Amino acid sequence: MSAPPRVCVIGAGSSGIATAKVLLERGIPFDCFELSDRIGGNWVWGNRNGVSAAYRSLHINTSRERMAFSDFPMPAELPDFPRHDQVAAYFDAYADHFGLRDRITFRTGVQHVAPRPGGFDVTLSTGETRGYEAVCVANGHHWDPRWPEPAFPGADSTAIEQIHSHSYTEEAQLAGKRVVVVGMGNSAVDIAVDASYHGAATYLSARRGAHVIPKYVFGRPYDQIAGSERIPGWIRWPLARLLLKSTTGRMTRYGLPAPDHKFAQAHPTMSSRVLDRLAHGAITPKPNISRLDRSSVVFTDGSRVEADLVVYCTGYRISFPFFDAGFLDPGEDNEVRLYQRVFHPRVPGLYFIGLVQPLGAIMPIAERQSELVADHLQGSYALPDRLGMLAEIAKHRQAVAKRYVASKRHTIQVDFDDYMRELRRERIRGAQRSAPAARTSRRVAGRAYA
Ligand SMILES: NC(=O)C1=CN([C@@H]2O[C@H](COP(=O)(O)OP(=O)(O)OC[C@H]3O[C@@H](n4cnc5c(N)ncnc54)[C@H](OP(=O)(O)O)[C@@H]3O)[C@@H](O)[C@H]2O)C=CC1
Repeated sequence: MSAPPRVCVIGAGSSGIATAKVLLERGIPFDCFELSDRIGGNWVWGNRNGVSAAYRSLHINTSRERMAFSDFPMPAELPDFPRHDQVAAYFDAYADHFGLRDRITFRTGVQHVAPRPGGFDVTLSTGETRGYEAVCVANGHHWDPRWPEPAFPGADSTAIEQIHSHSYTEEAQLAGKRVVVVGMGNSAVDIAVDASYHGAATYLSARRGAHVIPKYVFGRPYDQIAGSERIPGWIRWPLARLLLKSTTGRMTRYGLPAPDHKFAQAHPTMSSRVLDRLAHGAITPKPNISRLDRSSVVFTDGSRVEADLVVYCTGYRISFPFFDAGFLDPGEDNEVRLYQRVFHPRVPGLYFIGLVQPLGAIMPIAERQSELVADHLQGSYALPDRLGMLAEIAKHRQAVAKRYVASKRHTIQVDFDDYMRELRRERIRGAQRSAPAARTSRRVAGRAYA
C-alpha cells in the first residue's frame, strides 16, 4: 500500500487549525506554517504577522454557540458575542486541547507554491523548499485591503488623511477628528461607532443601503433564531425578514438609505450600536463621496463637510501571494472558481479552507471542509470528473448572481446553514462515488483528475 500523501497547510488562523486538527486526528502527515509567532490570524489584535484586521473594540458578530467548533464548545462564561482576545484565547485553547501547537511551524511564511506532476514544491521564508503531495490553503481573505476603485476624484491632492479600515487599530486614531467612514459593511459600522465616541464628528457614507441587523432579537442572539441546517432557506429568510421588520423597522427611520435589495441578498451588517448612535444623532448618514477637496468631502447629494480623516471600509481582495501570477489570480473580479468552494478543478491535491464569506461563522465551515479534504486524501471521498466539477461551479456562480447584490464582496458568499448542509450531503455523494474507485486505488492526492 502506498504511503499517505504529505500535506502542507498554509496558515494557522481559525481555518488552518481546523485543518490541522482533522489531519492529525486522521493520521495524515502534514506541516502547518504560520507567519506569526502565534495562532489565531485575524482575531489577534496587533498580530505580529502584520496583516490582522482586528481593532481594539472588535467583538465577533456571530454568537458564541454558532461560531464554536463542533467538538470544542466556547466557555459558557464568555459573553454571547466575545471580544477579539476572547476569540483568540479560544483558538489557543483549541490548539492546546488537540495538541496542535507542536505541529505548527511559527514565524515561517510560505513564499512560493509551485504545482508539479504529483504534488507541489513549497518554498518557505527560511529559503528551504519542501515537496508535498497536497496543499491546503488557509491564508484568509480579510488581510489585503481593497481601496475604492477608482479612487475618488481629489483623493490624490486632498489634505485630508485617508486610511483603509485594515490599518485602523484603536480609537486614538480618531480622537478629536472629523471622520468620514466609507462603506456599509461591518467594519464601517463598528468604526463609525468608535468615531462617534472619540471623534469630533462622524459621517457614515454609503453608496448602497443595508439591512442592519441587531445582535439580539426577542432576547436571543439573532443567529440562533431559525439558525439550523435542518431549516431550509425558504423558511429561514422570510422569518428573519419578518423579525427584522418588527424589531428595527425601516432603515430610512435612522436616516440611512433604503436598501436596494431584500434582506439576505447582501452580506449582513450587524450592529445594535450603530442604530443607537444614529438615533442619538452621533453619526450623520451621508450618500457616497463624489470628490475630496482640500479639506472637505463632497457627497453625491451636493452636501459638503469639513473632515480630518476618511476611513475607507471598502473591503478586501482575495490574494494568494505564494502562487505565480496568472496561476490562480482572483484579479479584478475577486473570484476563485472551486468545486464545492474547496477543490481546484484542474490541480489535484490543491484545497482551499475557509475561502467563503458566510452569512454566519467560518469556523464550523472550515472544520467540515477539512473533513471532506481528509476523506479525499484517504480515498473515502471521490470528486466527480472535471466536467462534473465545472458544471457545479457554473451552477453555483449562477445561484450567487441570482441571489446576491452584484458586488466584489459577494463572489465567495454562502449561506452558513445551507452550505453546511451541502457539505454534509456532498460527503455522502463523494463516498458513493468513491466506492467503485476505492477497489482499485485508495490514493487520490496527486492523481490527475479524469
Ligand atoms: N464584528 C465582526 O465580526 C466583524 C466582521 N467583519 C467581517 O469582515 C469582512 C469584511 O468586512 P468589511 O471590511 O466591512 O468589508 P465588506 O466587503 O463587507 O464591505 C465593504 C463595504 O464597502 C462598500 N464599498 C466597496 N467599494 C466601495 C467604493 N468604491 N465606494 C463606496 N463604497 C464601497 C461596499 O458597498 P457594496 O455593497 O455596494 O459593494 C460595502 O458596503 C466581512 O466578512 C465582515 O462581516 C468586519 C468587521 C467586524
